[in-house]
Amino acid sequence: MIRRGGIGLLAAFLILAALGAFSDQLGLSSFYLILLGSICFWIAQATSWNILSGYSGYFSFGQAAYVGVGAYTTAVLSGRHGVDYFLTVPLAGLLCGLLALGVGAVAFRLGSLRGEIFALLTLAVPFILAAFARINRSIDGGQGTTVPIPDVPDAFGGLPQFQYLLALLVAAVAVAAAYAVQHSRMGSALAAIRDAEDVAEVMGVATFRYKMLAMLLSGVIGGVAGSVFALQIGFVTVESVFGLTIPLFVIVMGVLGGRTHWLGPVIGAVLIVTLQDRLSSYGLDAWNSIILGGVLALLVAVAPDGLYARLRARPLVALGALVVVSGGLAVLNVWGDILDWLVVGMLVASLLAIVLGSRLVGARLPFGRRPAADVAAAEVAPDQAASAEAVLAEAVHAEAVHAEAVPAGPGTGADSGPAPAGDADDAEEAAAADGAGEADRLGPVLIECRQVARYFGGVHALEDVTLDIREGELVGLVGPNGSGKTTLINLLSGAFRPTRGVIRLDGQDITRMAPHRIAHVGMARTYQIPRPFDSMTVRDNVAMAIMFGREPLALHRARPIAERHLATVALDHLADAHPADLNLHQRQLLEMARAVASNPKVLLLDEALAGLNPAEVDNAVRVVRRIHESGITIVIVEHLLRVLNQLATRLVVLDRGTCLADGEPQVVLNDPAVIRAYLGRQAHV
Ligand SMILES: Nc1ncnc2c1ncn2[C@@H]1O[C@H](COP(=O)(O)OP(=O)(O)OP(=O)(O)O)[C@@H](O)[C@H]1O
Repeated sequence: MIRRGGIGLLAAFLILAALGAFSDQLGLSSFYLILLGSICFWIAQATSWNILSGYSGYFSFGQAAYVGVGAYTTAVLSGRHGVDYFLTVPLAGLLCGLLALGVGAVAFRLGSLRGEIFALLTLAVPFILAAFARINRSIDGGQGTTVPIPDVPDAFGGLPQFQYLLALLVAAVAVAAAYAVQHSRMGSALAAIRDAEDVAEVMGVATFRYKMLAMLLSGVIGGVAGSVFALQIGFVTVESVFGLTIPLFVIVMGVLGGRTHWLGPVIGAVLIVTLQDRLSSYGLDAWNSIILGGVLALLVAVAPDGLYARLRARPLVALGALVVVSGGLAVLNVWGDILDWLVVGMLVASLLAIVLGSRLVGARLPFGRRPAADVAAAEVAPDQAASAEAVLAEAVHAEAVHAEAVPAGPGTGADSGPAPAGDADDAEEAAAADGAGEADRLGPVLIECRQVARYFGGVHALEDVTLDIREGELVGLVGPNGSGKTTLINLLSGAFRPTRGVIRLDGQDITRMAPHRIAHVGMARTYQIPRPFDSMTVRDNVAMAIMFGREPLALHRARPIAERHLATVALDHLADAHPADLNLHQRQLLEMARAVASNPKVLLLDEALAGLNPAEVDNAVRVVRRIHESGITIVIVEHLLRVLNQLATRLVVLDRGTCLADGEPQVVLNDPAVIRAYLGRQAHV
């Protein structure tokens, strides 16, 4: 199925190609063809940058490396060795693709570099290559290299037409590639990487592979466009192709237009190149950077999400403004020429879209950003909850607290409110009765930990933990702060590797497996502080888990299933909302729905009840019970022992990285060693 965007892209390409092909008949001078060719070059470069940096969030300052290597491949091969120009174009793409893979391997495999470190690495690459070209006489030697004019087939008309049509073709292929990536599985993976890379990896996204693919695509497009650029400028110098202005321009274009959409860099390139041309034509070259920088600073300050989002929110207003302003100036014909009128029209349309569109873009978030108080609550809660005296006393004497907010038994609907006290009593009896037959219902061993240790420098977070978890269990993992619970969850999900020991999941050794492969074996997890993909809707957050889970589906097939998972946690009415619209409890539920959607054998819940009020705890516990009843084995880290006492089929207590107790909740909670671990140390401080 071809989408509307694809049809629009094809139509635009055909119209622009016709403009070049019939430029003589249309009276289009070489000036316009050169300007259009320049716009096409920048569209290709900005799109190349955006496929990596916009889509995946890996901000690169190294675009000049592709322009330089692409341009010099063509200049040296055709200018010094007489190689046919048309052969140098794919060679430039190939060389830049290999360069990109090399940089990617260093950044992602050797160092796992991110953020400013990745940006600095990419900045260093063109510097090194520029110096190499400057000192190497067979490349440049500081003299510059001439690009001979190729034999242009008659069908293309003159050289300006040929240069323009070639640049247009490269730009169209680049934009089509960006469009295809955005609407593919790879686009979803890159968006997840941008939002929360480690979460994406643990959820089943092969992050390294997708980042390398983005690097490769970015490099090939950048290199081919660099080769076309060499022909456009005719004489390649180190300064013209390896200069800092190239990365700065593509970043400005991407950020200005919008980094998360294929059309963003196109909008940015058209606006910046035409504006720059107009400033030059009025002799304002010296002011060029000041005016461009000022416009950029203004637009970025008021529309940080880029122009595309604003234009999309108010397309008719923007189009109307463009037509009225440009058309009005043309009719009045009191000043400038067609380019001036167009640039003024585009600027007015952009400003109007920003001012009017901001309300609509903001309105997408009806409840505002996640309240800071929620975050604070999530962070503070573990310490409060671990205040041992209170919680353990409650747990050991659980009978005395039945009346307080203990959830109803298995199968209660998620949309019902907190269970009445009487129901809670019944539920506990039912749970106790269930517990009796629990051992019979358990399946084979799913998780095996053998003498697992994990050290962080001198800190022994875990020491010789040996543990079996059987299919059908709901294991509560408890222990004082710093006892190693989260570290164990991180080791099981593959986020960390053990210093020593072996971990198996369903018989497979996962000790050194990549997290996304562990997810495919059947492990899913949630986080203590929820970590949704912020740029995606609630529905797509869950759909991602299905797309990259054990039985992967395409996005359009994953979405309806995602809605069913949302319904089981009573979040289906918020499917179109964004995570920022949800409160902490809803975000915790979203984490659970997302984890379950990957169809795991084992679900690891890291403090899924932290920071919730009693009614929310009840609801979350009901959801956990329902997930368990669906056949998923659960390991839950939780400080609320009275809740675990009734929810878990078994408790494992960690203390200072070792396994202190393991068994039925009531037995474990009455174990003197456990009581000492929680109360003793504090009591004797
Ligand atoms: N990435 C890390 N780097 C260094 N030390 C770490 C790291 N992760 C955990 N630790 C240390 O390992 C020990 C166990 O930490 P862990 O977070 O697993 O405990 P926890 O039982 O989950 O605690 P809490 O209940 O407070 O979440 C602590 O001393 C902690 O400081």
